[in-house]
Amino acid sequence: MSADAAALIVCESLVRIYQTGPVEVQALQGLDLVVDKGEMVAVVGASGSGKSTLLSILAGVDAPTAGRARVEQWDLLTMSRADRVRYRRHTVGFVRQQTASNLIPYLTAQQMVDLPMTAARTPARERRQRSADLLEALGVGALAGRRPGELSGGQQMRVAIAVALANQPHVLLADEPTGELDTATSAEVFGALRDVNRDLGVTVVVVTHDPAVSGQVERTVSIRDGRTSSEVLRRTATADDGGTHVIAEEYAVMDRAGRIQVPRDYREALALTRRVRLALEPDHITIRPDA
Ligand SMILES: Nc1ncnc2c1ncn2[C@@H]1O[C@H](COP(=O)(O)OP(=O)(O)OP(=O)(O)O)[C@@H](O)[C@H]1O
Repeated sequence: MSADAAALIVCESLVRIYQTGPVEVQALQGLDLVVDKGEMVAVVGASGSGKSTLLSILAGVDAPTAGRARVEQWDLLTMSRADRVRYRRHTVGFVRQQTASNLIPYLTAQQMVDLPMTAARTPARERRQRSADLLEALGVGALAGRRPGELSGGQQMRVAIAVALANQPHVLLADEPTGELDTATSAEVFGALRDVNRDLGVTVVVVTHDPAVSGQVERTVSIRDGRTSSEVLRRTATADDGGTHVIAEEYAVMDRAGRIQVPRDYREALALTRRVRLALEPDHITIRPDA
């Protein structure tokens, strides 16, 4: 793991199998993911590809079946029950898929942000200050006395993000935070996540279906059939005339054993099936049909 020593999140050949009666579902089938400290990464993929499973594992809510998963110093496969509680309380903040499941209907926004800090035995004065600061930072400072039913969907999501950040976690995990919102509100909530990443230095992993959202982060990881299949990296380039534009480049992800997934449209275009010919050239590798 030496090359990944600086990484905050490292998943290697991660497997999660759900067993319901005689039926086995392989939700993750050897997923690889490395996220560096301070990064903001979008995770995309078709419904059922394993995105929520990955996030639940990183959140310490679900445990992997096999492989490796490390967040900071925590090994998510072997950690004790007591460590798991500490991990969930202090290392990661988790915003769940349904907005409502993050909030408690009879508590005000301020009381909800206060709750995780109370569990962590934070002194009252610090709790008051921090919940006010967090709600303010997320643009809902004026709504601190309102209950979830008195907030719009976008405001509820901002409060949920503030709750997730209450104990100053280093990692924020958000599962489809904009899934139930209209386009404009979704852009606002996503902007709030980017502010959290930039201003508070929190590493953010966000699952999304929304291509407009994933187009706004520097790195998008695609999951297909429970594996990481490709990554898109975006960077801003400056042209000769001084204007800037964003360049997006797609990369296939190679695991430690050297396996990569050839995209379906490439396979179909050249009728690549079970066997292919590989040839090593001075600076690249070619893949040809076996004909
Ligand atoms: N608790 C569970 N028990 C059994 N199977 C499960 C469980 N949770 C998820 N699965 C299955 O694992 C696979 C991956 O599910 P997951 O929810 O991680 O996908 P997803 O990419 O997040 O999908 P969506 O975008 O629809 O939320 C699916 O086939 C799903 O049916």
